[in-house]
Amino acid sequence: MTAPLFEKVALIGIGLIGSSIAINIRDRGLAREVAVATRREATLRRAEELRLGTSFHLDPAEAVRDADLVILCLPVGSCGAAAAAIAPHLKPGAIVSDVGSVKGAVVDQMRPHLPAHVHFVPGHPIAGTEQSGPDAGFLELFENRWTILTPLPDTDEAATERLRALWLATGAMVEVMTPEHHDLVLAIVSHVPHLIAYNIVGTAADLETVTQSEVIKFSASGFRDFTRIAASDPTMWRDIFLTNRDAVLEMLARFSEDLASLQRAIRWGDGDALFDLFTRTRAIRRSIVQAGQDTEEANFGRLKPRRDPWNEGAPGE
Ligand SMILES: NC(=O)C1=CN([C@@H]2O[C@H](COP(=O)(O)OP(=O)(O)OC[C@H]3O[C@@H](n4cnc5c(N)ncnc54)[C@H](O)[C@@H]3O)[C@@H](O)[C@H]2O)C=CC1
Ligand SMILES: O=C(O)C(=O)Cc1ccc(O)cc1
Repeated sequence: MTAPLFEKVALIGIGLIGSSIAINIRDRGLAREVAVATRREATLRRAEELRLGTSFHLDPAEAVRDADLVILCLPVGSCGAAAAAIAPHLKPGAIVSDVGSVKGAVVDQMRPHLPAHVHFVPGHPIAGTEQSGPDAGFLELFENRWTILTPLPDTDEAATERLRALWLATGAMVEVMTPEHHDLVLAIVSHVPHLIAYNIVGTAADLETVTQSEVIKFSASGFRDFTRIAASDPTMWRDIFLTNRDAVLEMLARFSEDLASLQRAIRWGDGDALFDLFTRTRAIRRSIVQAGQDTEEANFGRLKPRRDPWNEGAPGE
């Protein structure tokens, strides 16, 4: 148990990320009080049943009163309105943060509302699942995962360090960068991959020559992985694509070019081009596993070394 880092934390929104933060604060003793605010009565009651806070509010303005740290755990598109609602009630010196998957738009939407006497340190835990709601949270979600903080040039460094300490206490690793750089990086490693998953599952569902039940029955594990990702929250992902528009379009343009060259390689039977790309991508996967960023795979590898029959010589060779 760590000494409390904050007296009072307010969590606005208590879905997967909000509830995982709440469980970390409660189980690791990171704050004395946690005020939970959400707009729906039923969600609030569920959060109370799950003991995710010490006080529960339908009005976010009430929750942030006297809080040293306020974290918006809302879909990106709702952060501006929430900032406007809480702004007049924030304690001088409070740290205001968020967990949104896009940072430039969150800064643009929230900053105009926030008073000069608070410290704004936007954040993004690169950790999640396809689940949502207050029941989805769990203690280990942030362990060995990166959280990115995007303080503004005029943000007080001490505030960034206090927030870094909270994320480190959840088991996360923390890196600081600009909102613009964050949005470019996340466009390629998270946003475009989700779009590809939504697209391929949609394409499979719309085929006339392959039935829905065949898609379900014969889906190989690669396609199943896509369906898991394509089950992610529609509101959250709609907001991500609408607010990280430029970076996503830029990465999609590059992706489409590369896809066209793969199409060409298949059409012209250019096996070397395919083999070279697949060799490079396999090395990337291996370096992710080696860095311990995919613990499931790392554990699997330790327990049961993978055989690759195509690369093993014939017996006796
Ligand atoms: N789900 C994931 O894997 C990850 C999500 N994020 C980001 O975290 C944020 C929250 O995501 P989750 O916790 O997954 O979402 P969630 O859907 O599980 O929870 C969202 C919460 O916000 C509330 N809410 C929704 N719309 C609202 C509105 N207009 N006004 C007030 N409250 C509203 C909901 O009642 C719920 O309490 C999003 O910005 C998302 O981009 C960041 C990392 C991972
Ligand atoms: O479930 C998955 O595979 C994810 O990729 C989770 C995720 C979703 C959104 C984020 O901003 C960060 C992580």
